[in-house]
Amino acid sequence: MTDTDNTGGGFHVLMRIIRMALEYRWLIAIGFVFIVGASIFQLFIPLLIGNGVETVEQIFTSENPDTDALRWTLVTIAGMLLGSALLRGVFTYGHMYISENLAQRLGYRLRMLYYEKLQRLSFAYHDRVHTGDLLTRGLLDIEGVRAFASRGMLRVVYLAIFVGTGTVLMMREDWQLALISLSFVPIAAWRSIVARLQTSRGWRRYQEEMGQLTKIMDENLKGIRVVRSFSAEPYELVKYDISSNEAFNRAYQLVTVRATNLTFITLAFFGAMSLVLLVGGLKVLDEANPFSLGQLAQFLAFMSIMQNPVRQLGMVVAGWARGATSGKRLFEVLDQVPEIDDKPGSKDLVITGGVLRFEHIDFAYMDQFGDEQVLTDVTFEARPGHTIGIVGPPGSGKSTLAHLIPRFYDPIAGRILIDDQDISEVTLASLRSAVGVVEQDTFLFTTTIDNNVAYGDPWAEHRSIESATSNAQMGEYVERLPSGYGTLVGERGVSLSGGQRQRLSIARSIMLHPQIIVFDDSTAAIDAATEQRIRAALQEVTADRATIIISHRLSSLMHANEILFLEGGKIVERGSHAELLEQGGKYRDLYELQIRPEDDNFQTKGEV
Ligand SMILES: Nc1ncnc2c1ncn2[C@@H]1O[C@H](COP(=O)(O)OP(=O)(O)OP(=O)(O)O)[C@@H](O)[C@H]1O
Repeated sequence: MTDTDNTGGGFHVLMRIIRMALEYRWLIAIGFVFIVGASIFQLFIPLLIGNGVETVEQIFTSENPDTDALRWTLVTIAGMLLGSALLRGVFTYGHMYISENLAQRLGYRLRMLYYEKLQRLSFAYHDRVHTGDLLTRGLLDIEGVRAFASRGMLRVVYLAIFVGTGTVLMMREDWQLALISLSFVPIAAWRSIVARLQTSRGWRRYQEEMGQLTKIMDENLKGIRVVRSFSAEPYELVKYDISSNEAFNRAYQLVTVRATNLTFITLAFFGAMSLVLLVGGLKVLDEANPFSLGQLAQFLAFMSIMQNPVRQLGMVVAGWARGATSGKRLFEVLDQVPEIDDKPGSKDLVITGGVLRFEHIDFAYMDQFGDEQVLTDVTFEARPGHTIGIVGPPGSGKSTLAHLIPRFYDPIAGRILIDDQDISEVTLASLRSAVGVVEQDTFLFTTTIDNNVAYGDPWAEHRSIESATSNAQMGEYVERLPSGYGTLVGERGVSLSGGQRQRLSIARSIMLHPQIIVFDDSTAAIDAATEQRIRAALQEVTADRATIIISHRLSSLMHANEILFLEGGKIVERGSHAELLEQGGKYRDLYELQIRPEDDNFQTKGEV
């Protein structure tokens, strides 16, 4: 996968969001009807005010006025004004409701697409990108796009229709006054463009700073025990304060640009209004000119109702800038092509015997620190009923090797086969259901024990859950809990020890009866006696399956049929326990160090 940015500039991003919104055509069509309705009834208001003032003017100026008729006309106009205002309200409500509804649907869709993408992105991507950053994009950036859809998309159509029709109507009345009325529009447009340019980069930086804040808080909460035990709260506070200040200053800058923009536009608007009053007033006073007081009132009323939409222009522009920035950051993730995915036409893995074979595997993590090779020419075979033990110094590549089996990463050379099928050619789902990896770092979800154990098979019978938990030597403990298997674990649940968590994690993996099961240092937190009991209990489960045990503790893997000693990513020694002792190499040294002093007579004890 590449991190290349193919999302294009702000305009392309906004067009892409609009294209996504256009999928809700019906909603947009209804929204459009509401917009037209709202504009028409809004525009009726100044016309009616103008007519009303004209009628009053006639009452005053006519020499022999039919005042009763004129009064009725006035009452009718007032009634129509009220009706227009009501209908304008109804249509505006509809248009705002539709805009929000559309925005929420778009937000929901983007959230689901984003979450679905997070499920598929490869581990290499997650290694590169911090969780806090991904969280910010999934929350704040989606909100930015949603806000653009809600306030920037349909509203701009409304503004265009409203201002456009208003202009035509005013031009028909008096083109000179109309031009003066609209003289603020170019100023507003120019200021808005300037603001857009000033804020677009600012929004991006702001979103990044919010990502940084999320990162710091995320790490602080995850590492809360380290923070407390090192009394590092003041340091953490300062760190957060610095980042928070950066975000604050950025937000302040953005608000300043927006406020300046708005002030400028409003000032230009009132400047134009003063001119209309002056020039229009002079026209009314000019007896040679047929321009009436009612027409002047109409112009002023036009301008008054335009004030709000024009002010909104500034907000719309800010919404565009944020929408473009947020959309770009979202699409950067959505456009990532998962490195590890089903190849076109790949078939499900078919287990015939359950033989796993590594053939000359080389591997390197392609990260920002380079592409140093972590595994070199690793070849071995794990047959059903057999156990392969992997031992070696820290960083020798043991976990990496384990992660290649379910294709968390792909090797750079060589092949991994299960029953002679290249694992890169089969579907990921079928591969991962055949391979169970019990990790050293156990993760439990905030839910009940039975839900955690049955995570891979939510429809599992309770009997199977109990049996897996008992095999992992957790059955008795769970049954003693007041709510038994219904006890909540995870962040808000009962606190489990490291070893208990590992045992639940073992239960979760063996529940699925994987054909190949890998224990990656997954008993490190379990005492040797319990570990032996687990191994004895699992003997039946693993009798016809290939088992790989990675461990620093020799007693965990001395019973394996073949033991691989990894160093610097290469298998430097291999053989059974007895053969390796015989060889008198690194394995023997380790044995001398770990076991010999307390167990001179392993042969009988190790074969549990
Ligand atoms: N996600 C990763 N991205 C980049 N490099 C990594 C990653 N994971 C491990 N490495 C590097 O690969 C090498 C092998 O790591 P690995 O975790 O496989 O060793 P290990 O033998 O399992 O170590 P340990 O016994 O400490 O668990 C190390 O140098 C490590 O720094």
